[in-house]
Amino acid sequence: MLTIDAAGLAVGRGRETVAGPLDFAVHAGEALVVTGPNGAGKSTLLRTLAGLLRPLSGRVTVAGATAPDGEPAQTVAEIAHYVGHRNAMKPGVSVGDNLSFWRDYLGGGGRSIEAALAAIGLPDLAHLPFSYLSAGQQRRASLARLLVVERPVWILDEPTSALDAASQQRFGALMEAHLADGGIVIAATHQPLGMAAVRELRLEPRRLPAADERSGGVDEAAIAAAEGWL
Ligand SMILES: Nc1ncnc2c1ncn2[C@@H]1O[C@H](COP(=O)(O)OP(=O)(O)OP(=O)(O)O)[C@@H](O)[C@H]1O
Repeated sequence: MLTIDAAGLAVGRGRETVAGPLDFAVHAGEALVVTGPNGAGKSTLLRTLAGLLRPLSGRVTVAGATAPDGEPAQTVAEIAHYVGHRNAMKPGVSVGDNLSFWRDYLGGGGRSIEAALAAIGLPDLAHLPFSYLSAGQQRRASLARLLVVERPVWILDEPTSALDAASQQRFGALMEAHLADGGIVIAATHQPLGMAAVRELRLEPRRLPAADERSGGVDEAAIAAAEGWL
């Protein structure tokens, strides 16, 4: 069975621990919702699970999944979609071409772009530049990449921010369908996600050292810039 297992997982930025150590497991068909106040480390945890940051200690293992190359998956990143705070779509490029990029980059295998946009409630918008869309439409277009490429693990940072009530409900139903298909959803959120059964992982804030107490050698601005577009 598809399982993600985190053991003694500490996550952070540079060498500063932001959250953890954490122990949790998520199985096929389960949703894990990560909650906690601003700055508690929800995004940092999701980025670590998605393979964009290294764990500071501990480990994340995955079992029961096949990577796109047909071999058993070794990392969550190989079998996951990550949708961060930012939409990761190019503003001057059409919605359809943005989604084509993601389909090709992630290996394809899902619904057509038109079908994905229809399922997310955005029919007939594929030709428009991404920047022409409203904030909620942009968020939904970005979420459509979950449907254009089939991946069993969805790692989502505030997926329903900017969505109206009907769109939240529609996306809740898409997440439920993904779970019913044996997928996993791991989402950070400050608001209910419209799913019936979710488990909660609550992160509590830690005190970060003041700037003058921090260890040198880590260019935080460069890290932030490099991570920025996702
Ligand atoms: N690129 C970065 N470089 C250094 N520190 C960072 C970086 N991004 C976040 N942090 C710090 O890491 C801590 C956790 O931030 P994170 O974004 O993970 O919190 P969060 O729980 O997702 O917050 P929110 O609810 O506001 O989205 C914060 O203290 C933040 O200042």
